[in-house]
Amino acid sequence: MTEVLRLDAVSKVYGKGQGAVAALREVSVTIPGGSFTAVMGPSGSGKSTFLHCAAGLDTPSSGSVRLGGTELSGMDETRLTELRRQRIGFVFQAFNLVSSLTVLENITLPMRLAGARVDRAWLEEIVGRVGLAGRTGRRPAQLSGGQQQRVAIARALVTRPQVVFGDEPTGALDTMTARDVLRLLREVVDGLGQTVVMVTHDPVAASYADTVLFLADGRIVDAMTAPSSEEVAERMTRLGAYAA
Ligand SMILES: Nc1ncnc2c1ncn2[C@@H]1O[C@H](COP(=O)(O)OP(=O)(O)OP(=O)(O)O)[C@@H](O)[C@H]1O
Repeated sequence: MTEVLRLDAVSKVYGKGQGAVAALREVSVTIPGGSFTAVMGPSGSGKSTFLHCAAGLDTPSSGSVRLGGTELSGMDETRLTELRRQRIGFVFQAFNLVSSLTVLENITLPMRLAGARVDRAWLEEIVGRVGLAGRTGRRPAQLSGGQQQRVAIARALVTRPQVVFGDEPTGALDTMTARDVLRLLREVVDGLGQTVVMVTHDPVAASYADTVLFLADGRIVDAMTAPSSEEVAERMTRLGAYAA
């Protein structure tokens, strides 16, 4: 399998001197194309920092991040913005849709921002896949939370990115709706060959992934393949994630 994302000895230190916080400590990991990876760990273990560094939203203090063979370190903000627009998709907890735009306009927004032409056949395929055919003229407020997240997933896919990053994508959804969204992400990986990397607190959400990476104190301390939610919860308990 081809590698799509690679981190080599990535460290991130916030602040300076006595107040400095090492959020990531020499993290190295390779994410293969067409895989679904969940990132878990106790609060403050570095999950958001990992996601931000891997997605070019933040710059590591040291180490290397490669996306599809392109080295991100050393890129200026303009090039990073361009790279994020063209090669990365994002799905957030809070959906982050534009309320004044229709479903279709929200989905195609990344293409318009990039000044790129929308591939009609691809658009139809993703709208169908996320189950929004017939609802593309609505505005976000006319949709349920689960449907809004489906719009966000379609928007993340429209540019055919190399990686879709999810930051607690099911965090704002009820249990049943969250399952539907997780099944959709799984289908995006299995049916479209997309690569998905998702930060989550939820062991059930993590169990939809092929691999779970466990972070503790800025380091990857374990990885689990074909995880069950029970195994993930047990590992998280041993990391002290649920301590009062
Ligand atoms: N901008 C910042 N300035 C200073 N310290 C920061 C900053 N962002 C994060 N940190 C610190 O870095 C460490 C890792 O934070 P991070 O947000 O990556 O953890 P997390 O695992 O995502 O946490 P949570 O599950 O609570 O969201 C924490 O100690 C945090 O306080």
